[in-house]
Amino acid sequence: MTTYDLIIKNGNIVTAESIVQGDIAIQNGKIQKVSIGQPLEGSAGREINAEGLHILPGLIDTHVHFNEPGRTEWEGLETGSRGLAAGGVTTFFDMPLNSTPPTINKANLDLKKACADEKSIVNPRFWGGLVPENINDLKELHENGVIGFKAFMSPSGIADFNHVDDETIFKGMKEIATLGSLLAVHAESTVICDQLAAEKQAQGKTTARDFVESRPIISEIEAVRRIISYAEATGCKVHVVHASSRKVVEVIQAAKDRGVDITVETCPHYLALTVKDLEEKGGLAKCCPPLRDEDEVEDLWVAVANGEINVIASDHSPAPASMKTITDNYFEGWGGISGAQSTLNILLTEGYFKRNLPLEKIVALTATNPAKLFGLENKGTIAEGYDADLAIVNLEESFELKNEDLFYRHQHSPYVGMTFKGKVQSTIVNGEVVFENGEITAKQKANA
Ligand SMILES: NC(=O)N[C@H]1NC(=O)NC1=O
Ligand SMILES: [Zn+2]
Ligand SMILES: [Zn+2]
Repeated sequence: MTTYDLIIKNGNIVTAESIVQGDIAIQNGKIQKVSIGQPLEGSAGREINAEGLHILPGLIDTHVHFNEPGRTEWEGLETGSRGLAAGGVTTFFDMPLNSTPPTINKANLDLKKACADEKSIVNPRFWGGLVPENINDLKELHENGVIGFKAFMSPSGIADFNHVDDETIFKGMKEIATLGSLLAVHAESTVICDQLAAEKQAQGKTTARDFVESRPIISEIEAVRRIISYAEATGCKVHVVHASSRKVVEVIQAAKDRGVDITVETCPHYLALTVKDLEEKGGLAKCCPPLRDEDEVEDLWVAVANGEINVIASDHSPAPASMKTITDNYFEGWGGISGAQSTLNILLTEGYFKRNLPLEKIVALTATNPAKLFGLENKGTIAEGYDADLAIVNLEESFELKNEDLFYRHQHSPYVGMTFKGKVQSTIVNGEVVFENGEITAKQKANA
């Protein structure tokens, strides 16, 4: 009789295509066997009874800022990866900022890799940066395995990560196209946002609404149209991160329709929170692009349901509470949402339960599409030969998110106080149960 490391029995196995009941056998970190319609033969060191539970491919969060090395007091690989594990996320792509030094050359990438090797309990991958100073480093970063390159079209808020001017965009995209890599962009117009922000502040207008109005949807659209033009001029593949509105998505869809190689991400906060939350929760709900009004949120769900969005990622960009406190000036305080632990909870509660978004689509947006888009072989679905990265979820269980449930460096989030339906019971990374019943169970990492 075959012996495995782990067998998961009778779960509802969810892929982007279907939901079927079956058994999964895991050996050496891989899914060795998936048995549908007949019980799996064999024994294992451990067996999990998943009767009544759903088994999803572990989420691939393509957009987090773990800030290590150099700014670990905001968030680190240990605490950040624990938060992910608790949320059913088994792989993350770390952004090239807000760590110091930022990931803009090989030496800096090596530093980050070493930290992740030592401290992360889920699979790490890394974005390289594109900044005006590093065109000559792109090739080496690519050769050392970065997922792609990330550029800011407006100031990043971080002094050592400059945003790109049009010259850098054009040069950089030519180079990235030659490498066969892709460019991810934070697309907001510096001209529009800076001028509106200056006008507002000169008039003493600093409410949440004023801040939101200083970064209007048209500013995203302007930057997206510009990057599309450069994509057409260079042949460089583009991925637009954190689109806050379907109006932005429509511009991208039109480009897709005429053959431009472009994809788009949105984030749970644009699907679950509105300007009203920014007014009520203050800095905890401040981000760029900012939260929008309720009608925009509903429209964005339509874009999700229609398959106009390629990826949903957290853009987890935390900071200490002192930097998230806004008393009356919303132009002050760090822009960035702390939320990576809650992505699946939001998609289940607000998507599956509230808006009938099929579980298969949630899997596609959070695992299968990211794996395909960014070339992660053997990840993103549940099938024989794939990595054993799984989230086991109880859809019947509801809970209210509390600060103390969060594994982040700073236990705050705009999602605290929300009641979620659907709870992650266990998370499995490369065959190892790293989170179970509210506890981190991963083998202790050095310094953890
Ligand atoms: N630097 C950084 O993390 N910025 C992120 N925060 C945010 O709200 N939007 C971003 O791009
Ligand atoms: Zn951004
Ligand atoms: Zn970001």
